[in-house]
This record gives sequence, C-alpha cells and structure tokens, in this order.
Amino acid sequence: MSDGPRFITLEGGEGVGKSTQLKALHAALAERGLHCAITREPGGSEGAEAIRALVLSGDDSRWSSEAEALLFAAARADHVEKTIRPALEQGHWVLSDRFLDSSLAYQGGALGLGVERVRELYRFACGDFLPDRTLVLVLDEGAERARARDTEGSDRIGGRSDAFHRAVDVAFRQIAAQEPDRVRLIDASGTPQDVTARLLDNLADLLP
Ligand SMILES: Nc1ncnc2c1ncn2[C@@H]1O[C@H](COP(=O)(O)OP(=O)(O)OP(=O)(O)O)[C@@H](O)[C@H]1O
Ligand SMILES: Cc1cn([C@H]2C[C@H](O)[C@@H](COP(=O)(O)O)O2)c(=O)[nH]c1=O
Repeated sequence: MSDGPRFITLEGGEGVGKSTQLKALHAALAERGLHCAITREPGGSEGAEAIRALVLSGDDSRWSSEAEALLFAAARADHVEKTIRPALEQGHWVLSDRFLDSSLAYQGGALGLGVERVRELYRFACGDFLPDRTLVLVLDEGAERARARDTEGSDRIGGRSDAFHRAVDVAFRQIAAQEPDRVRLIDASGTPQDVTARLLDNLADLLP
C-alpha cells in the first residue's frame, strides 16, 4: 500500500471516548512525524457547522427521519469538499470524529431508513470517496459516561431512548462485519492509553 496521506474516522455510540481518542491519536501520529488535520461531524466546515446547529437542537420531532438523513448528507458533502479533500491534497492525514458510518448506524439502522438507502444518499453527496480506515469504539458503559459528562442534558439525538442507542450499537457491529477491511471494532474499555494502543495497532498497515 502507498504511503500517501490517509483519511481515518473514529466512530461509535455516545460517550465511548471518540473525542478523547481523536486527540490522543493526533498526538501519537504527530510523534511519528505525520501532520494530521482533525475534524468532526456533523460539522468541520462553515456550512456543515451551521447544519450541526440545526440538526442537533430542538425537539426530536423537529425533523422527519428523511429530512434528518438529508441534513447529515448535505453537511457531509460540504465537509468533504471544503475541508477533507483539500487537507488530503495538501498531504495531510485527516482524522474525523464521526463520518459516514454514523449516518449508516443512526439513520440507516436505528432510525429505520435502511443502511443501503443511506449509502445511496452518501454516494449522491460524496461519490465513491471513503475513509481509508474506520475505527469503531465499542463500550457497554458509553451511555453512563455520556450522562456523567452531559450534566446539562444531551442534544436532540443523544437524548433518544436507550433502545435507540442499543440499535445504533447493533448497526455499527453489522457494518463492521460487512466491511472488515475498512471498518474495525475496537474495545474501548480500560485506560485512554490502552485504547490508543489498540487504535494504533489497527492502523499499523497504513502507517509509513
Ligand atoms: N478510557 C477512558 N476511561 C474513563 N473515562 C474516559 C475514557 N475515555 C473517555 N473518558 C471520559 O468519558 C466521557 C466521554 O468521552 P468522550 O467525550 O471522549 O466520548 P465521545 O465518544 O466523544 O462522546 P460523544 O459521542 O457523546 O460526544 C468523557 O467525560 C471522557 O473524559
Ligand atoms: C455524523 C452523524 C452524527 N449523528 C449524531 C450522533 C450524535 O448523537 C450527534 C453528534 O454528537 P457528538 O457529541 O458530536 O458525537 O449526532 C447522527 O445521528 N448521524 C450522523 O451522520
């Protein structure tokens, strides 16, 4: 495999440690001499951050399931065009906190739109562009960690039922089984350092 810049995404349910690990991975890759841009979804570009404010606030009934999936797809199209592709073209690695697989798991799986329909929407928005590797953090206690962190309440999607979030977890596992080369399940238990080591193990074949 060539040693050009890579696009890596971190995924998983609420509170599993994605933001914590994004920073740790950024530092670990910098130590290896790799310049990485870090970004997030929904968001990561001016337009996509505006959509983030729309899609994550208000009552659950604010958007239909279809409108919600379209908002995430529109945000992603802008994020890829304005932030991700330009960074890769400049030779930078890109690490994103959530990307396509969140839409597949949350809107395709848990919300019931269907994973294949959400993939089609993605292809319309972003073509055949895909992450080089997607690391899905899995942890049974994620919801408890998120509740302890979000003492002032959660956002429009984080606040959905436990059954919804269990369905998200099931969907992530199914996606990983469908695409084992790109998507890896990572045990997110233990110390942050333990988890970072597992992530790096699962990037070893991509590192120069
Ligand atoms: N390995 C760990 N052990 C204990 N606590 C952790 C660990 N990793 C992260 N945390 C804590 O758990 C909480 C959730 O972590 P973090 O915000 O990184 O998760 P997240 O997956 O980005 O969450 P969300 O998707 O809900 O934004 C934070 O309070 C963080 O400090
Ligand atoms: C990209 C994306 C995100 N979501 C959901 C997942 C979370 O509940 C929020 C984002 O909050 P975070 O604290 O920044 O992780 O949005 C989604 O449902 N679909 C998506 O495509």
